[in-house]
Amino acid sequence: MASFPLSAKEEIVERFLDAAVRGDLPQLRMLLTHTPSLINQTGYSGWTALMLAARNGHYNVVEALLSHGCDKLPVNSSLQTAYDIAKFWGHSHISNLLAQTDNSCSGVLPELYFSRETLDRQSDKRTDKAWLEAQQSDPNTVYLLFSNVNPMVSRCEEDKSSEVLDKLCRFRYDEVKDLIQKPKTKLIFLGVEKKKPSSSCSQVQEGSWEPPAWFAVGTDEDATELLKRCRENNCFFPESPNRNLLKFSEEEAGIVAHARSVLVWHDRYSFCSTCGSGTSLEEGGHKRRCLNSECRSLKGVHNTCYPRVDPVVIMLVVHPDRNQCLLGRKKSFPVGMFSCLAGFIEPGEAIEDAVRREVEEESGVKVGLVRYICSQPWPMPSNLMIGCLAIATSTNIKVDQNEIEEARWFTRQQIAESLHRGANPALMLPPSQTIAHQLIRYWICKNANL
Ligand SMILES: NC(=O)C1=CN([C@@H]2O[C@H](COP(=O)(O)OP(=O)(O)OC[C@H]3O[C@@H](n4cnc5c(N)ncnc54)[C@H](O)[C@@H]3O)[C@@H](O)[C@H]2O)C=CC1
Ligand SMILES: [Mg+2]
Ligand SMILES: [Mg+2]
Ligand SMILES: [Mg+2]
Ligand SMILES: [Zn+2]
Repeated sequence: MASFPLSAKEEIVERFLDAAVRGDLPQLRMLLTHTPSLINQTGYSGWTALMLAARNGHYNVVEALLSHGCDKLPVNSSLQTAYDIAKFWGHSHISNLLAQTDNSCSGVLPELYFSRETLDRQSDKRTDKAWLEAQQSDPNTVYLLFSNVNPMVSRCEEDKSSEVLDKLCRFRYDEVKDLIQKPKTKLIFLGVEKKKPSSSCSQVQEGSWEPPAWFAVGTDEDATELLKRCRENNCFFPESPNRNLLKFSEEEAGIVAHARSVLVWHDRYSFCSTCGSGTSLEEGGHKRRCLNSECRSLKGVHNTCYPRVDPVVIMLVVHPDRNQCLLGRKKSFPVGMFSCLAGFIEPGEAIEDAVRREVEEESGVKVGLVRYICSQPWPMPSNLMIGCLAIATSTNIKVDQNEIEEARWFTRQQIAESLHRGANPALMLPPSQTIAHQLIRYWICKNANL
């Protein structure tokens, strides 16, 4: 076979990959120091240096590549990750190393959107009225305004390449004092800031810095009037929440998840569900107390007095051949989009049983082994998404048309193409902020060897 001369770049990639094959750590380090961009370069059939080192059992090379921030997600043309390769060739010390380190490919998922605990909730302070009042009038306290349970946001225009599009509008006490004094306003104590300010901060030098408290303010005042309070002029309240709440930074998404779920609860549960009387707001907005002194809900602890969270199972069902997964679509999804099946857990039901029941109800497929993977708060309105992988024991699909429009088995190849090579008109996956996306990605990155 005729061989063509390699370009200088191809030659250096070849030398780098060759060093990984031979386990030549000094050479590999030297090349990386000179050309750091080599780290994730691929050669024949999409093999990276990490895959080649994993194939040949070079533990120290794998370790060095990981310490240089090597990406473990790529798959070769046979859809194997470095982890799959190490496992297949029996290098368990390497597959264990790849499974341990903190990167999405090894089975440790990235932090899920809406999950970050940006504030320290300080739940013990919710019953300390004097402390809460002092925080309310503190000039450093941060207030967020919610209209119709959606937060006031401003559009970020500085960085068009960033996924962060919206940021929460923050107010100070003087700007919202009149609002929070109105009897119908709901004031929710969200917590205090966790981060310490940098040492250059003048307040720290004075030794007086206290982490600011944050409150959410739920109001039914006219939205246009509320917007006039903001110093910025590109502010608005997102309308249809689902997609519009996926545009925050990780830090702010966590705050929105907490605040929105509590405010929706107040909005929908204004009356006592035990006797129907009016209720008052207590404990920094985390409790509603019945105003009828005879009410049973005042005797002992009643869960009806506290914000509700609805557990939902969401599962990626894996075919018995381990190389396909089951995805479904609702009529309301955008054209071409398929996602994991999901459903509310019913009273008296364990997570595993809810997974088996929902999958069978919606698709007719039977499920055996169920393994919990991760969870995500989903504040539309107040779900806790419990993410699982499940192994099917049957493969015939018969969809329940009331719940979903279509369900199909997709191959690893189809999923990987949609994930890695971008838009595939035949299969669009949900956005990366959803647990559905992360479960699918998890399965692709790690063989479904439960
Ligand atoms: N973050 C993510 O990736 C995803 C989130 N989800 C969320 O999961 C939730 C549940 O998924 P579905 O397939 O709709 O559930 P589902 O399959 O249980 O069907 C929904 C039906 O269940 C009944 N239901 C039982 N308990 C309910 C409750 N506490 N609240 C509302 N309806 C209840 C209602 O009749 C409703 O129409 C949805 O709210 C959806 O927003 C769904 C898929 C992906
Ligand atoms: Mg269902
Ligand atoms: Mg469902
Ligand atoms: Mg259901
Ligand atoms: Zn009552």
